[in-house]
Amino acid sequence: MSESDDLFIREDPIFVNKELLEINHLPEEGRIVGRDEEIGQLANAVNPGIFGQSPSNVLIYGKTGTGKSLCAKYVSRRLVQTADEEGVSATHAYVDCAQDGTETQAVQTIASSVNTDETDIYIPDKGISTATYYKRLWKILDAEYDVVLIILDEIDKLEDDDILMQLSRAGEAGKLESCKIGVIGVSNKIKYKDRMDERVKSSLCEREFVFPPYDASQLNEIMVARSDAFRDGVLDDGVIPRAAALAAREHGDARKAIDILRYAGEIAQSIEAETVREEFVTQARERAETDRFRELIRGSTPHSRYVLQALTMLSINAREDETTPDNQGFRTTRIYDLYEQICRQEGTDSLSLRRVRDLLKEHAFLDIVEQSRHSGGSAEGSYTEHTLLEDPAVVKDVLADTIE
Ligand SMILES: Nc1ncnc2c1ncn2[C@@H]1O[C@H](COP(=O)(O)OP(=O)(O)OP(=O)(O)O)[C@@H](O)[C@H]1O
Repeated sequence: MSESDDLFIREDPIFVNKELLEINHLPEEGRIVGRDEEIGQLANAVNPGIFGQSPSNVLIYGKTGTGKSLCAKYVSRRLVQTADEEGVSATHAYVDCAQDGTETQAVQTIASSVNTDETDIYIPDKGISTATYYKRLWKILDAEYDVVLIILDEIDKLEDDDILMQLSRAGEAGKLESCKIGVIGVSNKIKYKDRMDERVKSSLCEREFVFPPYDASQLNEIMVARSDAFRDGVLDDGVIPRAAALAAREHGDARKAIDILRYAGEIAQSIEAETVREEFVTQARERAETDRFRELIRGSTPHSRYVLQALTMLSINAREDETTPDNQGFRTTRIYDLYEQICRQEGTDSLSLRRVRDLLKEHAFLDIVEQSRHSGGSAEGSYTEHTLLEDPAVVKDVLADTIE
């Protein structure tokens, strides 16, 4: 190749503004579809903030990809703008508790996000005690702001409730002199609240909202609103409706829908197709599903994966058997037998039945598995069945990658 030949492609033939399909992209209002009511309710809950008064603490629930983080961030940003117009100094901080799950990490993230050059307060990455981080955080807030909104995303991933206690009671406990705090907790675990300390619950859950899943037409609209990510004429007509139909079937997840659209574009790119064709959508969906599941079990222990592998093998065998239903559930003891075999193959000691039961409970908490209680009549007593909620083929692939 001579120097004058192009080594690089100068123009992307498929995407013009791929950023619109990236996960962390925060769309402007015109591109937020079907959430007017939720945005209105959320705004109403934090409304006192624009007058410098305490915003209500809010907990938002809903399945994954239903726009919870998006709406929480959007309303917080708008509150800060409106407060500013009213002469009130407001700010917001965002904590991804999946990443900053310890009390220290979370308070450090909040403090460094609200800190300004004006304060002379230094927030190191590490090296000071949690109590010192708090002291510095309160100082910054009182010096700089009238109001702060703190979004705790994936709040169920926090190691404990300590930070919730601190934040929800900072005013009452006299930690803060003038600044008012509002906490917006976000979770896709509807059962999360049951685990919360009673005192925290009463102050943190002043208002609760549940975001419903999107239907196919809303998903369609969400994707159409971002179709300018692609070059004109590159996206075949059937692509968005097909991606919307698939994502709607799997609990109306907008993230999945957008991922499918992006992957379909990437498939077109990789095979140098001129347009994104409807047939790419199925493959894109598999990739989106695999990615999401890999993310879900990232960080899980080997035994937790062996247990899942046992249930997956049982589910795959059942699916091959025409006489059993696709969503066949299995008893703990049956899963345990197979789990023990897997441990032997892996050359490791198996855990007790009780521990395996706990691991299955954890999978149920992550919505990977569904548990149901059955009464086996007087001879058998009652027992639990576990059903795999994910596509067993996807789970098998991901586990094959993660179990060496
Ligand atoms: N109503 C909507 N209009 C436009 N885009 C949306 C809408 N809802 C969600 N999205 C997009 O879908 C993706 C996922 O949304 P978001 O992160 O808000 O979901 P979530 O409910 O917080 O999910 P999780 O519980 O998994 O964190 C984001 O890229 C977001 O921009």
